[in-house]
Amino acid sequence: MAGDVLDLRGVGVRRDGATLLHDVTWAVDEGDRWVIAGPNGAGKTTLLQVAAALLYPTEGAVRVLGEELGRTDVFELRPRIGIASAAVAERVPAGETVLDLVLTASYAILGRWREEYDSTDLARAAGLLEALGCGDLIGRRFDTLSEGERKRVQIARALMPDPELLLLDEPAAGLDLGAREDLVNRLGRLADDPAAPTMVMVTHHVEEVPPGVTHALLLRKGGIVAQGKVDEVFTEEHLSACFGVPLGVDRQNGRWYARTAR
Ligand SMILES: Nc1ncnc2c1ncn2[C@@H]1O[C@H](COP(=O)(O)OP(=O)(O)OP(=O)(O)O)[C@@H](O)[C@H]1O
Repeated sequence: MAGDVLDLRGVGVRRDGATLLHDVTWAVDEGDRWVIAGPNGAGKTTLLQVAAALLYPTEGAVRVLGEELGRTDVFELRPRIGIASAAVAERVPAGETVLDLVLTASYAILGRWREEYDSTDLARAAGLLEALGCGDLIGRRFDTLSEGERKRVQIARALMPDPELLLLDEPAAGLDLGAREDLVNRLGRLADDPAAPTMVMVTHHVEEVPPGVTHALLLRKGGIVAQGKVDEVFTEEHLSACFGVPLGVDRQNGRWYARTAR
């Protein structure tokens, strides 16, 4: 069904007199793997916040997992969505352990309090950390981790509630080359897994787009430049218009590369 996971119609977001998003109409179907790309300040994070039911639009209509924002209890909706973003990482309480950070995703909360977790929860958290290549970090404090370790732990947390929708905001930002490639390959395996949730990932760089991504949406100055099947969107014409520089684009082994045309 068109837009059964996300259905945005004529969405606009304004804050303090500034237009962050305008005229965004976008549909995401179950099983899709989307990437949202665009330059700094294009509105990517704002759009992801709307998709996460964390931000209400100023205008337009938004349905997330079939529920209309403004007419649904977002506290029931949010646990169905896994999100990894810098905004979430900044709100992790000081001293929180990696295990507790992953476990508390079951309740869509940050900071362990008095909730009860059983052995199934513990095994799932440990298994996800292992699958993301950070099983050995389970007892560490999140605030002592490197940037690359934090990114992987956050993705494990986002997957913990077995979400129907997985949102990743710049998962590879701040990673060194080896860590970026490791993460892109892991995300590629996740994208290829038919049991994995519908995915939407935000990035500035087409090099960070994992193989297996099916669709792309390009944003510039709060508006959509192009959207659709990834190979129809990641063209020299669309990427040049989106980033405001003439770009040459290559594709090799399912990965994308862009550089200024000479
Ligand atoms: N309260 C606000 N008042 C005015 N402008 C705002 C406000 N909040 C955000 N903005 C602006 O909205 C624009 C979109 O921000 P957003 O974080 O969504 O962009 P982005 O594409 O994720 O950027 P980046 O790639 O740099 O992270 C930015 O230019 C930002 O400065």
